[in-house]
Amino acid sequence: MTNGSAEHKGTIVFDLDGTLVDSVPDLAGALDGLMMEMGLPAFGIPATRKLIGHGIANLVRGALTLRSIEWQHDQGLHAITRFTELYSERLSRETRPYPDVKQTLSMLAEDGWQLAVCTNKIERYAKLILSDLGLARFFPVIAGPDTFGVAKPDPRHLLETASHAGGGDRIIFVGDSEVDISTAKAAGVPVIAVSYGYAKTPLAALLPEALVDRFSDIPKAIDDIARECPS
Ligand SMILES: O=C(O)COP(=O)(O)O
Ligand SMILES: [Mg+2]
Repeated sequence: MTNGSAEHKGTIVFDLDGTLVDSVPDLAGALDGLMMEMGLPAFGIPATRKLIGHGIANLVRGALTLRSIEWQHDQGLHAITRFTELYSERLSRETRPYPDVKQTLSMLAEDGWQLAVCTNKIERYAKLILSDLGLARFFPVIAGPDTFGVAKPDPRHLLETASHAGGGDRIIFVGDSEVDISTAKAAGVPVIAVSYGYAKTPLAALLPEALVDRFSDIPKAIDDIARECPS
């Protein structure tokens, strides 16, 4: 879905995990499957949540470090490959959009915003999940770290995503984590932080342009930003 007949206002770029969808149950399922195969204790959902944000390789690396497994190249690569296989079997088994995501995206698209996704989840998996959950049609561009060969916090990941989506004078990023806010700051793009995702620290301290508790609060935050920072 693109911006239809309404005027093109600009591009809203969304993070995926912890912003559009709650993916931690399936990430935890895959991680605990890997731990079981390696004879290590499971993490469960709360501990897995803390490992999300920098992509699959870093999630696995962080998990092994927490289990005091010294990172050895071949064993590490094997663990990442195996995690990827386990995760591919359950991408959207329990993963669900947060409340009001679909209605709010519809409203923004009808209002003239181009929508895109910039995630550290690999592109193929991000597309499969969004498609399974009926959300892919909103996003002409869904960019993972493998799409342009750069990953958040590198600002090029966000800027390339926005420019492939049609760019426009105005870009706003919406994300849930420290990585998202630093990516936006490095790109010079205003950022709306959502408080319900997987951040490890209080996000207000990182000075996002807005901090919202619900996805349905995003249109108002966008209007406020558009009024306060005219492009
Ligand atoms: O896969 C991750 O670690 C994070 O994904 P996200 O960038 O969509 O939050
Ligand atoms: Mg996220």
